[in-house]
Amino acid sequence: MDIAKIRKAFLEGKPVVLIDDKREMEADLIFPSELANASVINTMIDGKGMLCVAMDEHTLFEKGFFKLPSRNSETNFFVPVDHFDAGTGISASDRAKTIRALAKGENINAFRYPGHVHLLGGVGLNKRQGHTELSLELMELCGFSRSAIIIEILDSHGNSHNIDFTKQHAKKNGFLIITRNQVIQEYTKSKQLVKVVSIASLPTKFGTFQIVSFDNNYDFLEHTAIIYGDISKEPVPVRIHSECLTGDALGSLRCDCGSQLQNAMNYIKSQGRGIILYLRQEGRGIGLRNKIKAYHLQDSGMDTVDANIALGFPEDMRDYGVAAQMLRALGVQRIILLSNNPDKLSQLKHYSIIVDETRNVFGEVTPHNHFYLMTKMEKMGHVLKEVLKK
Ligand SMILES: Nc1nc2c(ncn2[C@@H]2O[C@H](COP(=O)(O)OP(=O)(O)OP(=O)(O)O)[C@@H](O)[C@H]2O)c(=O)[nH]1
Ligand SMILES: [Mg+2]
Ligand SMILES: [Mg+2]
Ligand SMILES: [Zn+2]
Repeated sequence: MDIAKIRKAFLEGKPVVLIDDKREMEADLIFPSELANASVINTMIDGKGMLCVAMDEHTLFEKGFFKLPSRNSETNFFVPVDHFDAGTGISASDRAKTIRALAKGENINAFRYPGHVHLLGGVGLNKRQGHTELSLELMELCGFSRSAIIIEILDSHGNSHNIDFTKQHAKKNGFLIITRNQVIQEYTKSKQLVKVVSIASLPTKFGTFQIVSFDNNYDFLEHTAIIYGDISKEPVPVRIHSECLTGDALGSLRCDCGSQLQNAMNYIKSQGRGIILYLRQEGRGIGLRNKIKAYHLQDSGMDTVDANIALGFPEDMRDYGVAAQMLRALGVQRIILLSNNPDKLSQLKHYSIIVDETRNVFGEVTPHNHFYLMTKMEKMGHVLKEVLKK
């Protein structure tokens, strides 16, 4: 995502299209509130959605605006307003006047309500990844104040989920297109939300490691790391290991996780240094309860990818942004990745972790996990040929 290009587009009066292709399957036009003018507002209302201004929830409260009662915690609407100087409030120039006043930080006494500019309170991209929160981070990344004009793009039938239409709309108008993941990646690279909070000695049968706990304001989960030897010299051998209670703790033979974790610890010991990031990503991110549901489907022959999809999940829900944050909190930027999973490698690159090399770390192949591993190789591209050819 080219921040400079987006900033230039905004300064030239052009909104950008932000596609949320993970949560809502909707796209919004986004523009900085502080640059609002009649022609931009007129362009944006072409999107046909509802023109709103996103600001941080705490800022709206500080300025005296109040929340509207909402049944679900989804869209965080505050009272819609018009600036007292903004005529009838509905024209593009009236709404631009209201929006600039909001961006300037005027408090609720300068506005009448209900008005024509809908207010949305952002709760932080680490807590909610909606257009509201994404647009506020985009403003900050581009050097504008944290207030954004956002409006959904609807097609000629009024459908807001027509991503192809939004791409044509962008092309026809010369708007840049960015995605939710791109904003999250830039946000992850620019803000450090994970920090080391304590380290303790952990003698294990593979040698004595240091176990680390973190203050994690990135996804608030209790991920941990174990460190062996001196990790100040880079690149550092690193295993990013997703939690698998059945494999790691209960000796399950249905997968290769438990033996893979032990082999990784042994390998790191043999190298004299390294890190294992233990991520609370049970079930490739779907959780233990759903993994056991998936196992139940797999008991009647379904493979591990189809089982996830049959339960309504993607084949792999894991995001390794928090791994990049943890490595940066440990002062590590360049690593040797111990994994057979190409998705870990490609995601880490997006989060600016430099992977000098990838080394396989295999688990034990058993009659119980052979089909599972074959599926990961054939359907998810995992590099397992070496252990599966026998
Ligand atoms: N949904 C689902 N998850 C599984 C299944 N078997 C194991 N898992 C999960 O798969 C993940 C394996 O984690 P890792 O070993 O770190 O990652 P990987 O994708 O195997 O890639 P490697 O780095 O090569 O090991 C854990 O979250 C396990 O809970 C299964 O049948 N279904
Ligand atoms: Mg939205
Ligand atoms: Mg594995
Ligand atoms: Zn497992």
